[in-house]
Amino acid sequence: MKIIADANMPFAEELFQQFGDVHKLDGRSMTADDVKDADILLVRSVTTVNSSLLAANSKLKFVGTATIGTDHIDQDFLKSKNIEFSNAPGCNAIAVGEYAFTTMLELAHKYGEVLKDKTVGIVGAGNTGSALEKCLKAYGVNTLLCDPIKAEQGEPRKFVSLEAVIEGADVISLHVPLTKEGEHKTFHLLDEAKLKQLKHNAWLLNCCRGEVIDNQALTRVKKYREDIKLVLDVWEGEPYPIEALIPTVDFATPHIAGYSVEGKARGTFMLYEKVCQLLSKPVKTSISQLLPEFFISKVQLDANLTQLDLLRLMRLVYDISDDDRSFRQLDFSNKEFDVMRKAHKHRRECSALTISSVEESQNWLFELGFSREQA
Ligand SMILES: NC(=O)c1ccc[n+]([C@@H]2O[C@H](COP(=O)([O-])OP(=O)(O)OC[C@H]3O[C@@H](n4cnc5c(N)ncnc54)[C@H](O)[C@@H]3O)[C@@H](O)[C@H]2O)c1
Ligand SMILES: O=C(O)[C@H](O)[C@H](O)COP(=O)(O)O
Repeated sequence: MKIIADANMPFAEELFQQFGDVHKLDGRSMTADDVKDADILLVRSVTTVNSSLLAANSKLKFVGTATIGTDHIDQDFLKSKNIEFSNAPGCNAIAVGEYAFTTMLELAHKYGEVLKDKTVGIVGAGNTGSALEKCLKAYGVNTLLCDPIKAEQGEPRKFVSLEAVIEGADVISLHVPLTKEGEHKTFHLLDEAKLKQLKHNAWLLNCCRGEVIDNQALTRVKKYREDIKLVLDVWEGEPYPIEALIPTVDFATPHIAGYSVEGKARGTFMLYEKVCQLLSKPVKTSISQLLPEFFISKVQLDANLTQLDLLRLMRLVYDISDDDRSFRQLDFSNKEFDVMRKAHKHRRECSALTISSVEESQNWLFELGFSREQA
């Protein structure tokens, strides 16, 4: 059995070599010829899987994307060819939630503000939006949730409109899929008109898909709205962001909000489980067996945490300034956006860090995601 996997997919060999030969290829440049004799195709968000890519393949049984997003997959085409498909819903939700939360602490620190005084609007209350909501709730930050689809489905959480978020939130974090059709389409959800309406001093974070914000409009609006603070992990037109936009962004990264070791492992593992099911094979390993030890075994806390102390603790698991600095030095015309992603040393999630000596009043740290020392 021939298995073709994106070269940027950790743990693919470990998990899939029991089914056949694993060939790793660059995801963005994969061609129809490359995949013509694959039985299993494992991709990430940079490979468009459609009739052109699969034109020369008549034996493919399974396509898996080790990502949450599916906007790069023509699922109707796969169905028409009876090719099984799976993505990895929720695999990197914790990573994205923690990325957004720690970046809010960074912004608060940079501008001398208090995160707990802010209201955070979360647009898209699925896996990643809810992971962020969990961190914010644990820390005691007020949130507004906007998700008209979940609201229509009768979910018990309270939802508000996008307009109410724009009007009422000091911070807006985007967590929607990229959709181009339908009543709730998200392509350019934040267009020029909406960007102009952002509150004075608003913080805007995008860690879902670049095209959810009209990046040309954002570049124009930022020229006269310096008060808006931006965190962009995703960019319209990746891997070629609008370069004039970058200096106006407070924290800029190359689509790595979901890049935790745990998130990557979960993504590949979920596809492995799916293939086991498809081939009626037993699941022989577990995610925890794939994860390396964290370099700090535990942290002992001796006092109540200030906002800056919490930021310092979060920086032990992920210090965004390293990625931000590297991003600003990239030569985008030379495809270095992808080079940086590929070379990224995946960070850990808060759960990798065990905290000891915690008073009861600090139990919120475990709700946020850190691990508790076992008695
Ligand atoms: N930057 C990264 O590394 C990274 C990592 C993971 C996911 N993503 C992106 O983030 C997206 C969201 O991920 P998720 O796991 O939260 O997905 P999800 O499907 O669990 O949640 C998305 C939510 O958005 C809601 N939604 C859809 N249209 C909406 C609209 N117009 N307004 C408000 N809400 C709307 C849906 O109802 C759903 O609840 C993914 O589709 C992917 O594109 C990016
Ligand atoms: O949709 C997702 O899961 C994320 O955008 C994912 O982190 C993208 O990473 P990639 O697949 O491009 O490595």
